[in-house]
Amino acid sequence: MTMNHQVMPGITYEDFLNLDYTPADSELVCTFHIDPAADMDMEAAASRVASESSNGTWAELQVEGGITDLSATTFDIDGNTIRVAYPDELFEDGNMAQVLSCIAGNIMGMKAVDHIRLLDCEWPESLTTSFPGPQFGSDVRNEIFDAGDRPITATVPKPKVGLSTDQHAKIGYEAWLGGLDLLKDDENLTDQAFNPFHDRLTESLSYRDDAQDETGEKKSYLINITADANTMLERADVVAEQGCEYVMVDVVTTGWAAVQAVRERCEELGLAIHAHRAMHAAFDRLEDHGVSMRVLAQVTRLCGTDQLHTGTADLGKLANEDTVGINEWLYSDLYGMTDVLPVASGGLHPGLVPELIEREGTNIAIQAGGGVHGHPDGTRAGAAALRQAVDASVAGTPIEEYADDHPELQTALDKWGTETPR
Ligand SMILES: O=C(COP(=O)(O)O)[C@H](O)[C@H](O)COP(=O)(O)O
Ligand SMILES: [Mg+2]
Repeated sequence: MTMNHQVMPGITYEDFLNLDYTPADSELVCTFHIDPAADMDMEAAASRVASESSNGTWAELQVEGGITDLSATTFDIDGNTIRVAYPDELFEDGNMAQVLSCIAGNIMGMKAVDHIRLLDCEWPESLTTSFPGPQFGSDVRNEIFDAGDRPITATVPKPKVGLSTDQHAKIGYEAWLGGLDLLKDDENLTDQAFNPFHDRLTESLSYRDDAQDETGEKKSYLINITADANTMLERADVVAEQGCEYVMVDVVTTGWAAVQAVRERCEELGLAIHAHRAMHAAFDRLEDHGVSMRVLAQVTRLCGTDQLHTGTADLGKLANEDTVGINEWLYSDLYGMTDVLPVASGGLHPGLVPELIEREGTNIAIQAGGGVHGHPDGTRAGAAALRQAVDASVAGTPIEEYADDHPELQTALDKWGTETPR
């Protein structure tokens, strides 16, 4: 570890700025956008970011006897973009909660800045490899399914909540028969009285087995185990016992520490993890404040989920941040860490599939709720239309042409065209 300061025992926040500094390979480098408070210049605000997120505070400190120097260094200021290097020893290996309490902790509310956004992280090897990363990543397409080079497909029954267990499971059966790979729970469906978790698991898997027999294709189910960590672990055990391949977790609302606990158990159980990102926009939607989706995706990969929602490259109903760039990061080489399969979801329907694949490629999962169950001829036809759109796009056949002898796709195109919904 290279010590970059000799500031002890008197630490002031100016000690955290060194524009001649070159970060060591072992350091975590974070890029922030900051808007300094009215009474602060850029350099002062930039040093306060490094100070408050490492070992400094607003006051000058006197430390008797000296301590280990763990100061972060702001080493680059370019307009409102600053880069900060964090020494490796600042972090506890494999503890994402602790890492985020440094780099995205107090500084998010610090009055020295009007706004601050953590835009990107460059993760060093030793910190990165202290996390497990995903077990399967994009290999789920062929380790769990036999999808070849096509995207895998999923559907979430709608309405999100309120369907009985029987209604929900039958929708899954229809969707599987129509040609989709995965049934998916919605983010706010877990274990409510109208559709209890254990009943839903058992009934859905029974239909799943029937659908596999009838179609000759592998099918699976993304059941939402989101809860406190202990309950999630119990649910994961039952999911594995009953022969399902996946669990789904709302990673932002449940928290990274709980995700890490689930990841560890899923290694023992051989289960893949589907990460829904509900609430991510509370961190990433305002352009000049919070934590970018790019960083949330990085955190999710390190914590080890196999699939992650990353948006629709602006084709769907929800605001998206740089889906394509985030997906590229999720596939990128990271000291041998397994990649993550990006999930495109939110307002998708068959007519959007060719452009989606054009923008995102085929190494993705495509998930649609309304765009399947809103089909005029029902879920099975809607599922067939989505699968047909995927098959046509992968084969390079225009969907309008493919629809000539695929009536389900034709009906979907007649209804929704190729428009982006609101
Ligand atoms: O319920 C849906 C999609 O339903 P529908 O297909 O009816 O829009 C998902 O929760 C969103 O995809 C989340 O968004 P994101 O994937 O962007 O996190
Ligand atoms: Mg949803």
